[in-house]
Amino acid sequence: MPGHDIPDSPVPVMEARGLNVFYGGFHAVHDVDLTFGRHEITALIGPSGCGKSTVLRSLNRMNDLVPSARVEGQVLYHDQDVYAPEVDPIEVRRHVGMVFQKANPFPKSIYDNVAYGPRVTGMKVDSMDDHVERCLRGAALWDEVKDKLKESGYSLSGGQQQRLCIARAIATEPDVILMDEPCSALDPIATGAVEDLMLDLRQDYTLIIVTHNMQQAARISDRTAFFTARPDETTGNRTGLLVEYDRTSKIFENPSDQRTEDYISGRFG
Ligand SMILES: Nc1ncnc2c1ncn2[C@@H]1O[C@H](COP(=O)(O)OP(=O)(O)OP(=O)(O)O)[C@@H](O)[C@H]1O
Repeated sequence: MPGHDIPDSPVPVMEARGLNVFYGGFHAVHDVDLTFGRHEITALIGPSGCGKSTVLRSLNRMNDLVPSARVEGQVLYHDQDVYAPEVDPIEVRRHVGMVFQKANPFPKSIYDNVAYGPRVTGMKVDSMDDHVERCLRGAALWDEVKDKLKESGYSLSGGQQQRLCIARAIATEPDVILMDEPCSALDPIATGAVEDLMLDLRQDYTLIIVTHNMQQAARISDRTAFFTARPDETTGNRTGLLVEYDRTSKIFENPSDQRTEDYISGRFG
């Protein structure tokens, strides 16, 4: 288990309060309450279709890009509701960055992948060269790319591309980074590098990750939220709900809910 001291209750950076998400008439996620702690790694785990990615995407309004998606309840970022009418979703995503399952560098140079966000958001940096270097160092990629910054991001290996995406995510100086199965397309060595990076990033950022890999959740996360999907008796539609949220060690060693126990021990899901 990660040797990271965390307080009994998370110091809130983001909170979901009574979060419900619908796709058209389909109720995908039911009434989620979660507090994401400052400088902690929170893992969202559970069987396929239980709404982990939906919850994650609600946190920085990525679901706005899905026309049928509708959110009820609140998502607070430092006590501010990110869904309040006056809030600009682009601004939310600057503070709450995202890294996807499949590395998706822009068709640009390594340098420009990192410089892109600061440029388009008009961020003031003293020297873009220094900023790009700092972000690539922050993503543990600098030594591997410092002599080929003008080469395409596509010229990198899958694991390097994912670290480039992490460098790109931190370039706009977010304080929360959402990661949706960031290692699922990587081999064990690249996965190890990204996991080490996540543990380093925790010193400066709050991380929230969706993972199917329970060993990964156990290895790197401080707290774990376990979700399941409950079929509606009449329609048979499966709505995701939060079963249990606690310290990762508690969830994996002594969960309070039988459904968590069954999932962790491989009896279900
Ligand atoms: N864009 C969408 N339009 C309609 N339904 C969607 C959309 N995205 C997800 N859903 C549905 O919402 C439910 C939750 O999906 P979600 O991807 O959030 O679950 P998940 O727990 O992340 O699953 P997985 O582990 O398989 O990635 C599923 O029933 C899914 O089919």
